[in-house]
Amino acid sequence: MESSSHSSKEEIAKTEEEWSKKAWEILSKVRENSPLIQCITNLVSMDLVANTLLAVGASPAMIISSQEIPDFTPQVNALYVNVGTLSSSLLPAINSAAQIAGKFRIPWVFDPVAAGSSGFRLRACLDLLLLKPTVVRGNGSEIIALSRASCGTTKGADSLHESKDALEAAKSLAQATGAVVAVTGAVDIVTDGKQVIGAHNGVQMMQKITATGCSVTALIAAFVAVDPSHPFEATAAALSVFGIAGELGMQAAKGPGSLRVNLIDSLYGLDQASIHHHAKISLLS
Ligand SMILES: Nc1ncnc2c1ncn2[C@@H]1O[C@H](COP(=O)(O)OP(=O)(O)OP(=O)(O)O)[C@@H](O)[C@H]1O
Ligand SMILES: Cc1ncsc1CCO
Ligand SMILES: [Mg+2]
Repeated sequence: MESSSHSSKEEIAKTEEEWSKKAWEILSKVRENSPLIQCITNLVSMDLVANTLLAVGASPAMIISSQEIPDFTPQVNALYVNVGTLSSSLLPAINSAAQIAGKFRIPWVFDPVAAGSSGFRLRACLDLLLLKPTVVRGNGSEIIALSRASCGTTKGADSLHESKDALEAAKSLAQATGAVVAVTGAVDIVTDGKQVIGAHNGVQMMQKITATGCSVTALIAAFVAVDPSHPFEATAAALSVFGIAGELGMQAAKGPGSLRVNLIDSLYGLDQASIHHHAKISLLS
């Protein structure tokens, strides 16, 4: 067991106003610094992930071959790993990139897509957790599957509501791994194992676009890249910013197709006033 890199003694934003300032600060830093984000993501999500990063001013690089990783990964500002279309040929590249990130103290962010769907995938995810991701972001089912497998929590899940179960699972997972853990859904939850933040932005229609989850995890990587000492705050800020872009994008959307386009446009054009007006982030405990 290990505590997260975030110290509980550090002052973190408390009011919604402080949070919206923080979110704007980090987004501005991404736009100014254009962090290089290596993305080893699934085949479905590559386009939306790269366009999400470009829309906020980050620089995406889909470099996924084992032959290139030893040269390339040490130069990146953050690594993003996603196991959505995992294969036995991709897994060594993922492991090698995560190991290099650890060695060079480069933040890395992990999206355990469908973690519990096969033994192969679950074992790969558990092995990756041992390489100490800075942040893990999944939906409720994924975080519950990982937490059960890595922390041995068997809590009679069927009798619990999923969001509550996912919160406890996220806390256990954060405590066991030292990662900041985020669970997305109607409310996005972020925890370092002690404190919990809720980000209440977003629209339900985002679930109807494939890879919005993958893309918000990439956005977390960009935010952590420019604020690596505060992964807890950076994660909450990224989730809120993506949710706000969804809300603004929805205003003129006719369905998932136009929302997908509008979401990218909204991320690109997001200004301080919109963040201030729409951000709904609060410390839950
Ligand atoms: N009911 C909802 N209301 C508002 N926002 C939502 C809702 N459900 C999901 N979202 C938002 O949609 C985005 C994707 O979250 P989701 O939990 O659907 O990810 P996911 O299941 O990993 O998706 P995928 O695997 O398709 O990438 C997040 O920004 C989240 O906040
Ligand atoms: C549909 C799908 N299948 C594997 S990954 C992916 C994208 C959403 O995670
Ligand atoms: Mg997902």
